[in-house]
Amino acid sequence: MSTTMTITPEPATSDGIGDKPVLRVRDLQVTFTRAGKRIRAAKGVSFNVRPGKMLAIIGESGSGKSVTVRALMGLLPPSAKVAGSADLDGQELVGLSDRKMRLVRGQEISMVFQDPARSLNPTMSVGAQIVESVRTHRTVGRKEAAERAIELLKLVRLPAPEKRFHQYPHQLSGGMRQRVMIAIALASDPKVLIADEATTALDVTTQAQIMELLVDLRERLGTAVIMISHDLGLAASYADEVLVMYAGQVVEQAETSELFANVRMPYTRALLEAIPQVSRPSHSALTVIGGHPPDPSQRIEGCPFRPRCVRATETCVTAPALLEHDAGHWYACWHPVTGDPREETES
Ligand SMILES: Nc1ncnc2c1ncn2[C@@H]1O[C@H](COP(=O)(O)OP(=O)(O)OP(=O)(O)O)[C@@H](O)[C@H]1O
Repeated sequence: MSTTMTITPEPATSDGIGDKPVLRVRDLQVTFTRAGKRIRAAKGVSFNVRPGKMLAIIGESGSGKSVTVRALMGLLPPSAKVAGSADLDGQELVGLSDRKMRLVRGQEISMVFQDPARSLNPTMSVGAQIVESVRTHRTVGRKEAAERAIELLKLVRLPAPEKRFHQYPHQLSGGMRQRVMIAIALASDPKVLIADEATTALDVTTQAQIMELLVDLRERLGTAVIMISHDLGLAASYADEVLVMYAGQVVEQAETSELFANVRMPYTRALLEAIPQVSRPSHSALTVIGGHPPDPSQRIEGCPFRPRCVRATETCVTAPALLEHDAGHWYACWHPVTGDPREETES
């Protein structure tokens, strides 16, 4: 049995989660060849993103989060082979020529990265950089583009936007620079905004402010947001839906409240237990997931989490399919966590 099942979650609920997806990713496969070895970085990834909703993609380092979204953006190196489908509002992204992808990127789908200091040009004022982005997407004069740039700075709630317009990146704090990056990403009114670890480099307070801004923007503009993070706590606080990746595969997916109320995958549970807790004495060891993720160049027999999983049995030698076990709650596990308090010490 294969673990690369295509899921087709199409819930229709009253809170709008069931709105027609703006992005439908189906059976996305990303493979690299390095030193003669095939590295399968994304194996049959499927998900939907809905307008005005935030999907969090979470998982340990190397689980395939960035590769998945970079495949959507056409930002992978030429050594990457991408297969499957990614339908952005009727436009197939997989297999698009570089020229067409450049038109879609930044226009229909935009991305904000972890390090705004590296993404911004230090020799240009922030205003000039936003104007440039506006004029890349719209045929407007300088004055109109500058007005739009100020509007965008207001949209991302940058304090004193008229003053900041003339400043250089080094004159802004990390949080302000990230707001500028978001303004640049929004210059074309994209349908989907991807935030790849966009708050990881920021202090906790600024991180919360940027996350609140993203939540606010998805509501106000109806933009779909994909947030990529190592941080389950951040996903729990801000996302509408959560998708958990492990070893290039989706292993659990549900609406945020359902996922955190009824975690089923032992891997997700282990990630949750790895979150530092304020109540824990500072000298106590944090729970970390024992072992390492599998080598992506090696063929995996059965469930990829099996070697690290306290619940694993002989059954797990056969790969569990990703299935919708409860309404809207998908997971790939033979021995899901049941929520029984007697299990509290496990995994
Ligand atoms: N250009 C590349 N060539 C070969 N392998 C790559 C390349 N880029 C990524 N990979 C491999 O693909 C796998 C998934 O990487 P990816 O960056 O998507 O993980 P991630 O979940 O985003 O991790 P992180 O949180 O550390 O960014 C990893 O094993 C990585 O080594």
